[in-house]
Amino acid sequence: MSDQSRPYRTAAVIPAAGRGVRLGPGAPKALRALGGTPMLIHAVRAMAASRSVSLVVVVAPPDGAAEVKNLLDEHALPERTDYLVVPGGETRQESVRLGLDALPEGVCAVLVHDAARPLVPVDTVDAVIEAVRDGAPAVVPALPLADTVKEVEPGPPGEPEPVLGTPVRARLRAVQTPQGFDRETLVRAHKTVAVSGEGATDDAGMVEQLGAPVVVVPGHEEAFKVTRPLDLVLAEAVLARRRANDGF
Ligand SMILES: Nc1ccn([C@@H]2O[C@H](COP(=O)(O)OP(=O)(O)OP(=O)(O)O)[C@@H](O)[C@H]2O)c(=O)n1
Ligand SMILES: C[C@](O)(CO)[C@H](O)COP(=O)(O)O
Repeated sequence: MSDQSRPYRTAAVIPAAGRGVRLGPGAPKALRALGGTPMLIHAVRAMAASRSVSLVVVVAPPDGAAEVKNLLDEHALPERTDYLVVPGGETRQESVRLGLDALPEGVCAVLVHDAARPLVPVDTVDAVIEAVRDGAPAVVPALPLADTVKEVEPGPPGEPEPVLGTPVRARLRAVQTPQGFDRETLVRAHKTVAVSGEGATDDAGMVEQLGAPVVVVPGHEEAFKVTRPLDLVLAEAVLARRRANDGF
């Protein structure tokens, strides 16, 4: 239940409206089980674990908002945090915009966090929030790459692709979520940045196109995105290890 009169400072928007095509057939990805609990609930708990987050806006699959509301009611979530559910859109970018539209007045800082990154540790969430509070308009958690990266001329699937170049790996980072923003900057990016081709694959990229500064803080190995079936196997293993360490 949401109390609109409360002075929210930091809110988290969780885009959860994707199908999860790369994960294979089944329910929408955010609703699939991880350790017996929907992935989305893990992601919501990860945001609410930060004492700075007073509102979580879940952007549900377009036909699944009622189901998501029921899920949030069923699962034990921190009382100090309020929850809103809005239906999502055709693309991640559209879903995030719909989540931003639902934010009440008084929110100054916004996290955008993929439901598909259920295991991000609270220290990573807090590091992002702290950098936004220190004045950065956009903050991205990211990790150095383990693999060398090639730029290629994409060809038909299965065909060899010509290599165009090898970016200097030391300058590359693999970007995670939650990404943190000054609210006004993120809303402006979503209103004004024209996205073409493959679209914006992350929100910070849209802020970059505004010309506003974006900074990187250390990400975490456990903040990986559940994209393909093997990622779910890894997520189950990480969760089992956490539960064993916590003694339950
Ligand atoms: N129309 C969409 C598409 C994606 N997302 C969300 O954006 C996050 C990151 O997207 P991704 O991992 O690509 O999820 P899917 O789009 O579900 O995956 P796929 O491309 O395999 O279908 C996910 O939490 C997903 O639910 C969303 O809210 N609305
Ligand atoms: C936002 C993101 O998780 C940062 O790595 C990523 O870009 C989402 O990409 P996807 O194409 O929606 O999987």
